[in-house]
Amino acid sequence: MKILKNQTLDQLLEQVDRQTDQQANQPEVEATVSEIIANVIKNGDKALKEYSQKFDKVELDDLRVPQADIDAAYKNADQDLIDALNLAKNNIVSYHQKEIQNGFVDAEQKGVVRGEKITPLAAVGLYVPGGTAAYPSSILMNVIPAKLAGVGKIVMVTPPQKDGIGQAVLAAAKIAGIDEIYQVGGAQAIAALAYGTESVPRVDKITGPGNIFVAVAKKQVFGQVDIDMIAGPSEIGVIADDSANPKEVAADLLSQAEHDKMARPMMVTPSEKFAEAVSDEIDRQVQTLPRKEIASASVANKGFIAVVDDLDEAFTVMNAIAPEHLEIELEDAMQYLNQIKNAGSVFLGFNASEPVGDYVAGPNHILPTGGTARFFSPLGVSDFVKRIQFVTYSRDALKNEEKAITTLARVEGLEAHARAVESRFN
Ligand SMILES: NC(=O)c1ccc[n+]([C@@H]2O[C@H](COP(=O)([O-])OP(=O)(O)OC[C@H]3O[C@@H](n4cnc5c(N)ncnc54)[C@H](O)[C@@H]3O)[C@@H](O)[C@H]2O)c1
Ligand SMILES: N[C@H](CO)Cc1c[nH]c[nH+]1
Ligand SMILES: [Zn+2]
Repeated sequence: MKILKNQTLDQLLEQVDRQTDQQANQPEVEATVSEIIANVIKNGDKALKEYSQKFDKVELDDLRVPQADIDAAYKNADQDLIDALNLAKNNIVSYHQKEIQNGFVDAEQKGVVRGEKITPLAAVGLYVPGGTAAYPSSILMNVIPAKLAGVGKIVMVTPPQKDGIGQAVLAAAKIAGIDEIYQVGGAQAIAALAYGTESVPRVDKITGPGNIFVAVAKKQVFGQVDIDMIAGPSEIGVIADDSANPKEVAADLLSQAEHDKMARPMMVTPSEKFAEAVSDEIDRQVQTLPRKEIASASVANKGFIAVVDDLDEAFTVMNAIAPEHLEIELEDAMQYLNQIKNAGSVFLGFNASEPVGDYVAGPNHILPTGGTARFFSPLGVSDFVKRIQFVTYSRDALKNEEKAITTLARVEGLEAHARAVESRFN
């Protein structure tokens, strides 16, 4: 993997920023996606089926996966898979239960009650990627927080496969408790969820990760529906020094590189020797991977190791990049938690290998990418609820505040506002 030495912070950030721009704003992708969305709005299921044929090479009669197929997949699945999914489910549930919000009611001022009511969304659409790999784990990550939030209707979409949706995906859907699944992927799936078609119901919010077409489509339908975040091609940033093991760090970097040709494996280290050892390990290990074509492309396109002066500079660089995953491969890693300002999910210490979080730890693996961890958070229970505010006033309490209200209303030139309150007393 490419090693960048003697770069100023600005040079390093310029390179990463440029990459971010390319990823997020590719004009051709934007144009393709808006054409797909317009076609789905106009032609509904017919457009979905045509795109499935074009992009996924699958001819479909029905978009909905029959319940019998979901039940059969669960029944016939390997026991090890069921056990692994159940272990992951339990850990994801126990983590996300702690995120549940209860709202509040206050009665601090005499005659006034104020509050906030946490209300689950009525219908959400969950995108489960399935282009170059099947992601049963992403089903659990998507569905569990939605269920804990109390969402009424959960619809899942995932790209069609030549031999039908994979058994592991359907078994995970069964374990997660979802039974409305549509086999449609990419931008067309996002359009279907946002606008509805004859088969696919319109929802209030779309969540879940996907490739660049999915990410751009979510951006384009935002406003018609809500979205969780831009969760695009995977990223891993590592801060490491000589105390880490180059073989393990290289393996962790490749774990994310194998997701996508556009995935970003990135490392910052104060040690040139360590940088070279990791780079050599990556070149060696990548050749042994079944998905070596994808992983090598990711390393070549987006990967880099930056050698910096010290650990403080390493944190400055990583905070500016705001990676989806951040591994701290340093002794006593917990002590650095306060230095981390921007990252989706942080893995502290030599044993917290990123795939622990992808599968079983419990925190969500649907995370912001492309620098958006500066302002987006991981998917969680709060994504599936909205807040409704309420107030009630006694007549005396209203009288007490009448003057303030009418003064502000008249300063804003809004006479009807003032008179609405005065009408209670005249
Ligand atoms: N950030 C996260 O939390 C997170 C989690 C899991 C996975 N991921 C990412 O999700 C992504 C999954 O990507 P994927 O491709 O495997 O599956 P995907 O389901 O996201 O995309 C597949 C779909 O892309 C569409 N498509 C493919 N080529 C197209 C083209 N030329 N024009 C228009 N549409 C086209 C097709 O409709 C296809 O069904 C990866 O980038 C992975 O890194 C991210
Ligand atoms: N690392 C991915 C998020 O970027 C999530 C995932 C699913 N399966 C394996 N990994
Ligand atoms: Zn992963």
